[in-house]
Amino acid sequence: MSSLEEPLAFDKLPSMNTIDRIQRFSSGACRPRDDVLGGGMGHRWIQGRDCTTSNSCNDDDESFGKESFPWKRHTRKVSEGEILLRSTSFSARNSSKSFQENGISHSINKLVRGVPKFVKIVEVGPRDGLQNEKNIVPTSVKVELIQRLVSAGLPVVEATSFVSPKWVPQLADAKDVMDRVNSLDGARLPVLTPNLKGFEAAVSAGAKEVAIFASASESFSLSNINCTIEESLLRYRAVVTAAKEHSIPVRGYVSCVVGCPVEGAVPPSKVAHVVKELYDMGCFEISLGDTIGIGTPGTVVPMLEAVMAVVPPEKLAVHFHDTYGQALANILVSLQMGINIVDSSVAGLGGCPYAKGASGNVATEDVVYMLNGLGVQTNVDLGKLIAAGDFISKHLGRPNGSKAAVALNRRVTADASKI
Ligand SMILES: CC(C)(COP(=O)([O-])OP(=O)([O-])OC[C@H]1O[C@@H](n2cnc3c(N)ncnc32)[C@H](O)[C@@H]1OP(=O)([O-])[O-])[C@@H](O)C(=O)NCCC(=O)NCCSC(=O)C[C@@](C)(O)CC(=O)[O-]
Repeated sequence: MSSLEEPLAFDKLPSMNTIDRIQRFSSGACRPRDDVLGGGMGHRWIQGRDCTTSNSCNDDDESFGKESFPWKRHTRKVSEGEILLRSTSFSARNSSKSFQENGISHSINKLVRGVPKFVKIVEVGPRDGLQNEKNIVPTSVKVELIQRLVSAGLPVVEATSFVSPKWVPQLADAKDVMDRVNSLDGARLPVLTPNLKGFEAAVSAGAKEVAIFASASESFSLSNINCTIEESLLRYRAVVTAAKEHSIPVRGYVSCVVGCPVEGAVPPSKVAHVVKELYDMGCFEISLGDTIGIGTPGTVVPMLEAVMAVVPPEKLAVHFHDTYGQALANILVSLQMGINIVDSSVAGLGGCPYAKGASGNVATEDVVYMLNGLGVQTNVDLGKLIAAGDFISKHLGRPNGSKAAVALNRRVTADASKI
C-alpha cells in the first residue's frame, strides 16, 4: 500500500522513446509530415498529418461524425465571446510564426507528435460535477446548464444518473431532467445506470445512451456501488444485454485507474483486466477515471500502456480529476499516446461522494484552451462555454474553478476598461 501523499512512481516518468514506441504500435499513431513543418498559420502548431488510421488523423473533423451511431451535427454561430478570444489570439499567432522562423517549430512538432487533429470532449459537469453538491440544485438550473453546454457545441453532455436517491440525493430528479432535455438537438445526453433498475428507469425517461461504472479497486467498488468488482461486472452484463435489445449504446467507466483512496496504488494490470471485461461485453467506449486525481504522467503512461495492450486507443477516453493539478499534463500525454476522447467538467465542478478529498474534474474551459493552443479542433465555442461555467458557478455561489475562464474573464474586463 503506498501513500497517496506522494506522487506515484516518479522514476517512471516516460521518455520520448517510450512515447515513440507506443506511437509505433498504436493503431491511432500519426506523424507530422516533415515537409510541412514550417508553413502553418495561426496558433495551430500541428501541421498536416500523414496517417492512414481511423483515429481522427488524416482527415478533417467530418470523420468524427462517422461513429456507429450518428447524431445530428452541431452547427453554431460565432459568439461575441469567441470574437474576443480570436482577437486576443493574435499574439499567439505571431509567436508561433517567430518560433518557426527560429527553427523551433520542429521541436514543437516532435513534442505534439501523435496528438489528434480532433478531440471529442465528453462534458460530465451536470452529472459528475453536480453529484457531490450538498445543496440540492433546482432541476431548472440543471436543465439550463445542459442547454448552455449543448449550445456551446459540446458533442456529448452527460446529463444525470439513475442511481439510488439514497446514495446520491442530488440526482434524485433524473427523470425530470431527462423529460426536459430529451428534445435538445446537437448532442448526445448519456446517463449513468448502476444496474438493471437504473437502466429501465433511464429508458422510460427517454435516455438514448447509458454508461455503466466499474472500478479497478475492490474497496472503491464496495463503497461506491456496494458490490465487488466481479459482482458489478455480472450486473453490467445484464445491463448491456438489455441495452442491446433496445439498440442503446453503452459507455463504460473504470474508476481508480491509478490510485484508490483506500488501497493506494492500483496496478495497471488490474485496470486492463476490468477495461477488457467492459470492452468484451460490448461497451462502445471506455473512460479511464483517475477518480482522486492522484496520477502524474509517470503513472498514467504505464497504465495506458497496459490498457492499450488489450483495447485499441480509439475506444478509450481519459477522465482526470485535478486534485493535484496534474490533469492537463496527464491529458497531453494521453493524447500523445493516441487517445482522442477527453472527459471534463465545466468550471472544474466535481468530486465523487464516495472518494473523500477528490476535487473537481479538469475544467472543460482549461482543456479547450489547451487544445485551441495546440491547434486541435473540438467544435466548442469557448466564449459560450465560459458563460455556462459562470452561470453554474454563480448559482453555486463560488468562483469559476477554471483558470482559463478566470483569466479570460479578467482580460475581457481589462479590455473593456480601455474603451
Ligand atoms: C448501485 C446501488 C443502487 C446499490 O445500492 P444497494 O443499497 O446495494 O442496492 P439494493 O439493490 O440493495 O437497493 C437498495 C435500495 O435502492 C433502490 N435502488 C437500487 N437501484 C436503484 C436505482 N438504480 N435507482 C433508484 N433506486 C435504486 C432499491 O429499490 C432499494 O430501495 P428501497 O427498497 O430501500 O426503497 C447504489 O450503491 C448506488 O446507487 N450507487 C451509485 C453511487 C454513485 O452514483 N456514485 C457516484 C458515481 S461516480 C463514479 O463512480 C466515478 C466516475 C464514473 O465518475 C468516474 C471517476 O471519476 O473515476
